[in-house]
Amino acid sequence: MREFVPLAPLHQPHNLAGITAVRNARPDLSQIACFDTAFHHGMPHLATLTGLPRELRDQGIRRYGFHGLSYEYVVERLRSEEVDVDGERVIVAHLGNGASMCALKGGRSVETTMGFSTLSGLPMGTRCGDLDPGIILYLLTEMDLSADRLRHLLYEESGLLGLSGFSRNMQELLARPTDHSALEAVAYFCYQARSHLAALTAVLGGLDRLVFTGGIGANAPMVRADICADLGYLGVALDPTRNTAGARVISSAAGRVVVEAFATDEEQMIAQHMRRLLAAQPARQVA
Ligand SMILES: Nc1ncnc2c1ncn2[C@@H]1O[C@H](COP(=O)(O)OP(=O)(O)O)[C@@H](O)[C@H]1O
Ligand SMILES: CC(=O)OP(=O)(O)O
Ligand SMILES: [Mg+2]
Repeated sequence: MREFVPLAPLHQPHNLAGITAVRNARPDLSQIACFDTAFHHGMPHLATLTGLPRELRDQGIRRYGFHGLSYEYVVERLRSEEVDVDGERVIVAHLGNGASMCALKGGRSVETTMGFSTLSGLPMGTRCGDLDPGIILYLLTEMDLSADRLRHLLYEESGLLGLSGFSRNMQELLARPTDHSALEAVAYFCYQARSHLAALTAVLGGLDRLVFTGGIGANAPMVRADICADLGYLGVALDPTRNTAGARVISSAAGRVVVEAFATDEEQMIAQHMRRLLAAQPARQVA
């Protein structure tokens, strides 16, 4: 699992620290890990490719996708509410400190905006999102950034924090509507989200349902409204009153696409996986 640190350097060291601490304290206990990439495992082959040479793919340089536990939670919740999630074209926008979107067909992930690492796709709290690879080469060769410095720049100094210059926290940025850099950071976040959303509808061949989740997606009506602005051509129309009131369904009768917003629960998903796995194992003595 240590080999995966470069794919998620903000996350995997913390995951490993917990495993090590428990192993040191209670070496007799079994531990179960849930991979955030697993939900995307069945993505169509094309969606897993990069434009790099084939040999590199054989060495694991491919698109994996993240926030899988969140997407799985959303699908299971819709299914439990008798939504025909298997018959719909669905996009889930997980917008939190990390942010990504997932296109779902038949209730399965067919495309997502994060790829090899947790950097790609949408800009995030401190991560840059999609970036022209030429910029990385330029920073390395012309500006002499070390690999460590570059990693810190891309993962911890960019996104909302980098553009605003003072905060990675969407709530703090929205509270400063007269600050030009805060406004621009939020506008860039929404612009990129809108652009990725439209690209994912192209992959799906249309859109029936859009779900906003994650701390920003579930709680920031202004961000949802900005992202959905001008998406009338896709059949997306928000009801401003329902959106501001924090209703579960926030689309208006004028729109063909059902738009909803609710909190995700990745921890519950982890607990469910553990329960299923343990139930499938022969009974063990619990210390
Ligand atoms: N009421 C709110 N309005 C706007 N943004 C919010 C609100 N509540 C939480 N957020 C934003 O959600 C983000 C955190 O999302 P969350 O999904 O909790 O993060 P993490 O990825 O760390 O789990 C922060 O940018 C925070 O400002
Ligand atoms: C995968 C990921 O980016 O997670 P988070 O949103 O919690 O940072
Ligand atoms: Mg989270």
